[in-house]
Amino acid sequence: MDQVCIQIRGVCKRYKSAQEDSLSEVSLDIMQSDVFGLLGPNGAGKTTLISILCGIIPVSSGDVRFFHNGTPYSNAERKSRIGFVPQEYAFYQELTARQNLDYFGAMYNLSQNRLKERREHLLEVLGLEKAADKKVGTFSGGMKRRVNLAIGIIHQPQILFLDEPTVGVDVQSRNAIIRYLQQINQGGTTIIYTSHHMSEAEEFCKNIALIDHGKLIAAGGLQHLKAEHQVENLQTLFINLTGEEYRD
Ligand SMILES: Nc1ncnc2c1ncn2[C@@H]1O[C@H](COP(=O)(O)OP(=O)(O)OP(=O)(O)O)[C@@H](O)[C@H]1O
Repeated sequence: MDQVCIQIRGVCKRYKSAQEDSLSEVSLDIMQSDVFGLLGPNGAGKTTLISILCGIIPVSSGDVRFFHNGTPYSNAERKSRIGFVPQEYAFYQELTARQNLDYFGAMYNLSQNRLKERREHLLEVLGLEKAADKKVGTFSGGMKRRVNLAIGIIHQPQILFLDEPTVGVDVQSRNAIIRYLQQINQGGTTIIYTSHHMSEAEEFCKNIALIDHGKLIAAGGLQHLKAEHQVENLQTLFINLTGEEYRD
């Protein structure tokens, strides 16, 4: 049976000095083992919501609760159970890929054996083995994205948040990243991801939420939403619900 893993209720966020809410009364359930797409135009509030869910910034009001197999757990426990792959590169350019993974693995208190096992596994499956001892600053964009991903999952989180994990990469790296994410999802990892690539999101996500101007405007199963709005693809659904005008 499907179990809720994140329950979001009435979440509002207004940044200090901001005149408007960046999130307004957002309520959502995210199910365990889902691939959940958080979609919306520029400035919609996607990064803000992910940052709240990862505990990086606080809510202004509202409530977020986490569960595993139906049992709630505390915010303190969240750190070891979730992984976060941010939009910006989160590694040290001057360190090698192997050194970066060692550094971030140590931050999660992985034992030496476990860290070595995870590090070598990720270097291999993400095609970074040959360059593992080169400084990450010298890597291509696609390789840097794959290092960013490896760091976010070094501790094998139950829930993985990814903020535009394939931005600026070539088709080969994009495929490698998506294939690997599908693989870990099949192993039970819940994936919550943002993207502006509608065709990628359509292929990848089971459920989606569409946010615009900080408000939830649609949520549910992708196939169900397409049928409900009588559209053939996610891009048309997105344009129909968010409009054509620029978001500056
Ligand atoms: N630290 C901050 N202080 C003030 N306002 C902020 C801050 N961070 C984001 N905002 C504002 O909150 C709103 C939502 O921004 P957010 O980055 O969450 O959107 P997004 O959907 O992730 O956009 P994008 O697709 O461009 O990454 C925007 O209006 C943005 O300007």
